[in-house]
Amino acid sequence: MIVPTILKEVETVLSQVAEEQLQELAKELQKAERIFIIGEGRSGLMAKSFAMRLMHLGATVYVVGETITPSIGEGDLLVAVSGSGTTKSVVWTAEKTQSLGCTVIGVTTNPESPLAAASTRILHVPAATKYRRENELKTIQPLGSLFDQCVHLLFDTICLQYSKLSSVSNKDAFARHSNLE
Ligand SMILES: O=C([C@H](O)CO)[C@H](O)[C@H](O)COP(=O)(O)O
Repeated sequence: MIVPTILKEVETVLSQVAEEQLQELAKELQKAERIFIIGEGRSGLMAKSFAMRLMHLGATVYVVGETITPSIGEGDLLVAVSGSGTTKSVVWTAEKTQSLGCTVIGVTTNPESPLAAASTRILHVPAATKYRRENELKTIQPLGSLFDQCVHLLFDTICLQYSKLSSVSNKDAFARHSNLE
């Protein structure tokens, strides 16, 4: 049975992430002047869906690399998503952000990675990546699918906590949702 196995994999990962840690991250995001988000490939898609929902919740949020994204500055925060923690563009952006004195939240499976080293704090997601490194969780799914799924659920949990902290109702969020679709 495939679906129960996938659910079990996701549960194994998520049960290792403390909800208090997510609450801390929600508070940190709420404190930030503006939020910048980066990730490549499917990690980038998870990052973009997080950015979209944070926008619905009232945050000022930008995706790094998009045409209308401004320069990052004091009081701003970067969320950098990389399962491996080694993707060059993500690591470089985290290092540059750190050198500018801004907070970096690294989201990765690997607390020993270059991304973790360039982060102020990390959200450690103990899932599998495309590299299938020795100490990674075993998965039946290809590449970084387990990481992507877990990150998406963790980001949605943070969004829910953020909405409670900022008292944003579904009605408020819906009012910010695109009316050009
Ligand atoms: O798109 C991806 C690939 O399909 C693996 O699932 C990755 O997200 C992309 O290659 C970026 O890798 P990481 O930075 O290690 O997440």
